[in-house]
Amino acid sequence: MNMPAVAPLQVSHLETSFRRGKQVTPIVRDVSFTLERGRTLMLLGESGSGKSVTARSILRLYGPSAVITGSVRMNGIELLDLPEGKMRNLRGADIALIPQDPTGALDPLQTIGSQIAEVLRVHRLESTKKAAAARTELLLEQVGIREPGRVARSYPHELSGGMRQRAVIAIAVSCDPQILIADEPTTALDVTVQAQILDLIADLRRDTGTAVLMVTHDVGVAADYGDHVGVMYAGQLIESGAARDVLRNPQHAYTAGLLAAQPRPGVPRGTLPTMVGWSAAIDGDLVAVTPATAHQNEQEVA
Ligand SMILES: Nc1ncnc2c1ncn2[C@@H]1O[C@H](COP(=O)(O)OP(=O)(O)OP(=O)(O)O)[C@@H](O)[C@H]1O
Repeated sequence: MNMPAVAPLQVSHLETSFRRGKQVTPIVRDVSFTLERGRTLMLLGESGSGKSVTARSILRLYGPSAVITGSVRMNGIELLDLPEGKMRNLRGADIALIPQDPTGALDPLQTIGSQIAEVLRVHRLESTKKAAAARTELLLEQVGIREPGRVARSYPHELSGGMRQRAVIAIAVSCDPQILIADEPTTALDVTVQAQILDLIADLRRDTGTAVLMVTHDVGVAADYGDHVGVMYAGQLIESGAARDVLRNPQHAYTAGLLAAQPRPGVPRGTLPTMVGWSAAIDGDLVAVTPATAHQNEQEVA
């Protein structure tokens, strides 16, 4: 992997809106962060806060209804200005996506092996069928699959959810990407295999030096697997920094509310502050809102 010393990804003032007829709805507003090589940045926030739209805007995965502005630089190259053809080459090869639902990401009519081999062929990593098959088995082994030959010959429906997600991760790492974007990669999986998949992504990051941007709504996942955390609320990054600082000593009242709302054994759930009227309050000074003010309109977390 060609790994330059500079941070592989710099996102500055990213804004994403969706057009519907004459109506334009802003979703992501003025988001900036840097993703460092070999590090995991967690985008943490409740449902609908704009985490996935932020992550997918980096890859320009939306059609013409999306208006994406600001700057997304990979090794200094502005991705928002790249022609679509170049962007297509870069997706998968330099920045790979691990989506929430492995079933939707795989073709039900093709074996796992042929889907991996197809990616290797498209990106010209292996020229012969035999070499592609051998590399496919190595990739399946790399993601912890013990019987790579059998799994390569299997169709997605013949595998468990965890095995399917391992296969999707094998596809994601097949081109040795500099950046892995994992969008809630364990949401669709049983609790028992969630930690295995998160451990696998952490191992791959450590072994390859790839940078990981992970979307999660789970504070525990952010704490256990994140080097850095960015907290999103209503399309904005309201607080970011080293995971231990943000999660142990949150500066923003919303982050404190999010931590208090996490279920813990034997402890009654806290409440999540309703953010009515917050946008104006946080535009000027991110830490200006006091918890007392923020909790004026509390809503029970279901
Ligand atoms: N393609 C789209 N067109 C229009 N609006 C969209 C589109 N994708 C997402 N949105 C809207 O953007 C908002 C943020 O969605 P996003 O998926 O980023 O949330 P999230 O923080 O990732 O939460 P979740 O975990 O529930 O997906 C939501 O209101 C959603 O309806």
